[in-house]
Order: sequence, then C-alpha cells, then structure tokens
Amino acid sequence: MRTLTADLAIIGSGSGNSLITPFWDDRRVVIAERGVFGGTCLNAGCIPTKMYVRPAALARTPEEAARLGVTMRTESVDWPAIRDRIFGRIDAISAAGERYRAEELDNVELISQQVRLDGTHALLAEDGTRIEAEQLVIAAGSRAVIPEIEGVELPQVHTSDTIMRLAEQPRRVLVIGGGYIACEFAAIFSGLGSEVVQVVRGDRLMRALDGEISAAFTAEAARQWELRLGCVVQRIAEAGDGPGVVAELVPAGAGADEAAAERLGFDAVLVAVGRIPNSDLVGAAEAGLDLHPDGRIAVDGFQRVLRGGEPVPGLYALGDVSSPHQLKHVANHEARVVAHNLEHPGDLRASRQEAVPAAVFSSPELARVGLSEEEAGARIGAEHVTVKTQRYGDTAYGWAMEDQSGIFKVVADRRDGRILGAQAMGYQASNLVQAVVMAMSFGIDAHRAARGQYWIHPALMEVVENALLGLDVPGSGEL
Ligand SMILES: Cc1cc2nc3c(=O)[nH]c(=O)nc-3n(C[C@H](O)[C@H](O)[C@H](O)COP(=O)(O)OP(=O)(O)OC[C@H]3O[C@@H](n4cnc5c(N)ncnc54)[C@H](O)[C@@H]3O)c2cc1C
Ligand SMILES: NC(=O)c1ccc[n+]([C@@H]2O[C@H](COP(=O)([O-])OP(=O)(O)OC[C@H]3O[C@@H](n4cnc5c(N)ncnc54)[C@H](O)[C@@H]3O)[C@@H](O)[C@H]2O)c1
Repeated sequence: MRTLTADLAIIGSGSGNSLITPFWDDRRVVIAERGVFGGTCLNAGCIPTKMYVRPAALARTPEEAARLGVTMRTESVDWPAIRDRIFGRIDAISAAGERYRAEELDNVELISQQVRLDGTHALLAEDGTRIEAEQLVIAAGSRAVIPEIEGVELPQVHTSDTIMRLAEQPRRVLVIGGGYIACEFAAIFSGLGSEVVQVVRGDRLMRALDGEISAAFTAEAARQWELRLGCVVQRIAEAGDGPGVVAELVPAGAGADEAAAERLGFDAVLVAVGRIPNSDLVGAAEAGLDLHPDGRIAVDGFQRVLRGGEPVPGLYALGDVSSPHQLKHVANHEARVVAHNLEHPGDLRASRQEAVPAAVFSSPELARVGLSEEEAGARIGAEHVTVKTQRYGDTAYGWAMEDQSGIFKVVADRRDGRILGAQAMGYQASNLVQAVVMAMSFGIDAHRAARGQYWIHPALMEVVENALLGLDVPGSGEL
C-alpha cells in the first residue's frame, strides 16, 4: 500500500481546484477527482447549459421581431454544430486543467480515483493509496437524484450530465421536474425547435420563488411548451416500433392506475428532480462528521466541518457538498474563504450568507435575491412589508421592446426602507437583480438606492429604479 503525506488534500476538482494558490508552491498538495476534471459547472452545469441557452434564445428571436414589425424566420438549427462548439471548448479546458495539475506542477499530485475519508485527516483511494494530510478540504459537490420510476435506467433517459451530448437533437423531449434544471432545459429544447412536454407534480413551476413570479412564469412557460401540472410519470418503456420510449403519465397522488394513464412517445427523457450532496461518496457519516437531514456536511461560519457540534481543526468543506444553495458563485466565494483560512489558520474569515442571488436562465429568465413577499411577511410581519411589482412594459425600454410579460418585484421593510429582496422575470432579469444585490450587500436603503444615484435613461435598468420608487418607505415621494 502506498502512503502519501501532504500539507493539503482536496476532494474534488471543481471549486476545490482553485484552492491551490501560489502559497502552496513549496508545499505538498494532493487533489482527488473521481470523475471529469474541473467539476460540474465547467463540464455539465452552468457553462454548457448557458452555451445552449444563447442559441435557443436566438432561435426564438422571430417571435419578438414580429411584435416590432420585423419579419424573420429561424431556418434551421444545427444541433451537432452547437454541441461541438460547446464541448470543443469545454473539453479542451478540462483536459488542459488536468494536464497542468497532473504533469506540470511538481508539488501537486492528482489522484484520479474516488477517495474516502479515513478519520478526519486521511483519505483512502480505491487502489489502496493512503493520503495523510495536515489540512483537508471536502469539495465533493452533488449529483442528480434519480427518481424511482420504472424504466428510468433506459438509455433514452438522461440527467443533465448526459443530455447535452446527444448525437442528434430529439424531436420530442419529456422533462420531469419543475425546478432550475428542468425549466432551463425545457426552454433550451423548445427554443431549438423540439416538442417539449414538462411534467410537474405541483400546480406551478419554480415553487421556491415568490408566488406572483412563479405563477407568471408558469403561464409564460405554458405558452411556449406543453406543461402537465399535477402529474407524475409512473413508467417509461421502450417504444418497440422505434428508438424512442413511451412514458405513462398519471395525476399526482393517484397511485398506479393503468386505466388513467396517458401514454406519450418521446425520443429523449430528462429527469431533473433535485441534486443530493456527495457526502456519502466521501464516507462523511462513517468519519463521524455532522450531517444535515438532506445529507449536507455541517460547517460553521468559517467553513470548518463540524463533528459532534465542534469544528474539526484543519478540516473544511465548501460548495454543494455543504451549502444549502447549490450555486457556483456561492461555491467560488466559499473556496476563496477556505483558501484564506487554510493559509491563515490564526485569522479565520467567515463566508457571507446575506444577499445570495440566483438566476434561472429559462424563457423568460428569472432571478432572485433575498426574501420573497411571503418570506418577508413571515420574517417581519406582513404589516411591515412594502412591495412594488414594476412591469417592464411600463418603462421606456419596455416600450422599445414591446414587452408584454416582464416584471420586477422588490420587497422592503416599510419602517426603515431596508431592502429585503427582489425577484424578476424577463429579459436580462439576472443583470437587473444585480443592482439590488449591490444595494443589499452594502446596506443601501430603497430610497437612497433609487434617488442617490443616476440611472441611465432610457435603459432597461429604469425598471429597477421605478420598482424602488414604488415602495412605501421613508423618503418616498421626495425628489
Ligand atoms: C445542469 C446544471 C446547471 C447549473 N447551472 C448553474 C448556473 O447557471 N449558475 C450557478 O450558479 N450554478 C449552476 N449550477 C450549480 C453549479 O454547477 C454547482 O453549484 C457547482 O458546480 C458546485 O461546485 P462544487 O465545487 O461544490 O462541486 P463540483 O463542481 O460538482 O465538484 C465536485 C467534484 O468532486 C468530485 N468527487 C465527488 N466525490 C468524490 C470522491 N469521493 N473522490 C474524488 N472525487 C470526488 C466530483 O466528481 C466532482 O468533479 C448548475 C448545475 C447543473 C447540474
Ligand atoms: N441557473 C442556476 O443557477 C442553476 C441551474 C441549474 C441548477 N442549479 C442548481 O442545481 C440545483 C438542482 O437543480 P434541480 O432542478 O435538479 O432541482 P430543484 O430543487 O431546483 O428542482 C427539483 C424539482 O423536482 C421536483 N421533484 C422532486 N422530487 C420529485 C419526484 N420524485 N418526482 C417528480 N418531481 C420531483 C421538485 O418539486 C422540483 O420542481 C438547483 O437547486 C440549483 O441550486 C442552478
């Protein structure tokens, strides 16, 4: 059995890879990766999905153009060309990153295997290699939940890991789920011209969002692709007469019912019903680490892993394996915090928990930060909450776009004007929400944010200005 000793050992080459700063040049580092080098965001997450979102949005352009008096037509979509452009770039970045770590740095050893904790400061690889480390970081990410549906193991059934690499664009796609991944892929495939059926257990999409935004988004989605709300897939089977599958849909809660089942044919199925932390793959429970009920590794404010409620010195976790957010910008931030704490154990920094934004790059785009109206009411009492929902269509740029659906909702405490959150649906929603992220992060109240700066006229950002001006907060109405 080989034993390696290291100053730092890292599980996971996603956000974990960024921990290897110049500080470690004269120290020994081991990084373990069981899958493709570079992690989820690069290889199968944020980056390739958004590289599909853009061509899908372009393919939808004729609809908007028609409202503005311009006649356009999307002639065709070349799926293999789109796919190869995306993965031609991504696969090369992943391979170069792996080569750099494996071959070009004398102080870093890449273990391309699954590793498990052996206690809190050692790892065991599949080939028996033992790695003893003074400090250790668990950055093992999360993986797709596979629902218990008969036929889910068929090759036509995909997760987000595989669906983007299909050889051909599917003519008909079944999307199971109503969250981030399902809503992004439903928009991608429908934009590119596939027939999409999205099956959701509940009565609306993106239920985690503000009720008003999620209801408006559900209506917009239903206009663009087929939505089956209050429905579940009870079985998927080979079609028999071709390469596709047949899926049986039944009302949610109905139980197995042959007679009530509706049978629909598809070329591909995407299951997107959530992601679970990879704490089991690293043997976190066996090592005695504290776990949340959803399987996340428990950490303190400095990202130190907890064991029996106490931080384990020199053991950190970051990203999807420990975060409730499962977002890349959160994993990146936590990696910067952990990088600092590894290098300065006597001067620990805490990770930021406030004003965490997120966007869903669907059609239309969605974005959020902070509390929804319902959450704010529960937190400070509904009587103290003031909200404003600003329609894009009631601003100058909204007229230019002839926008019919965009909305930007902001929530504040009417007593002191503190901004509590914002949610948006529409063109560039993710960029618009960033203005509120900035105000919340730097403690700028709603009136100051609206009136304490210039807003470029007639930019789309005036949607945010008008939303802030519409709140009933101290100072509102003043020039
Ligand atoms: C389809 C999709 C789209 C997304 N889009 C966005 C987006 O637009 N914006 C956004 O903010 N977030 C998005 N996300 C979420 C984002 O990708 C994740 O939050 C982020 O990548 C998590 O980073 P991480 O470093 O925690 O984990 P990862 O990047 O997943 O890295 C963990 C690595 O650890 C490895 N590993 C696990 N266990 C072991 C073990 N025992 N031994 C060795 N190696 C191990 C894994 O193979 C993996 O490579 C998306 C996710 C998906 C799936
Ligand atoms: N743009 C982004 O930032 C982005 C994009 C994709 C993914 N992500 C991250 O990845 C995470 C995982 O994405 P996701 O879409 O898989 O999860 P999600 O939690 O966003 O949505 C899961 C959906 O599946 C449904 N569901 C759960 N169990 C089910 C079952 N057994 N049968 C049918 N439906 C079921 C839920 O009701 C929900 O609609 C997200 O929460 C997000 O943090 C982020």
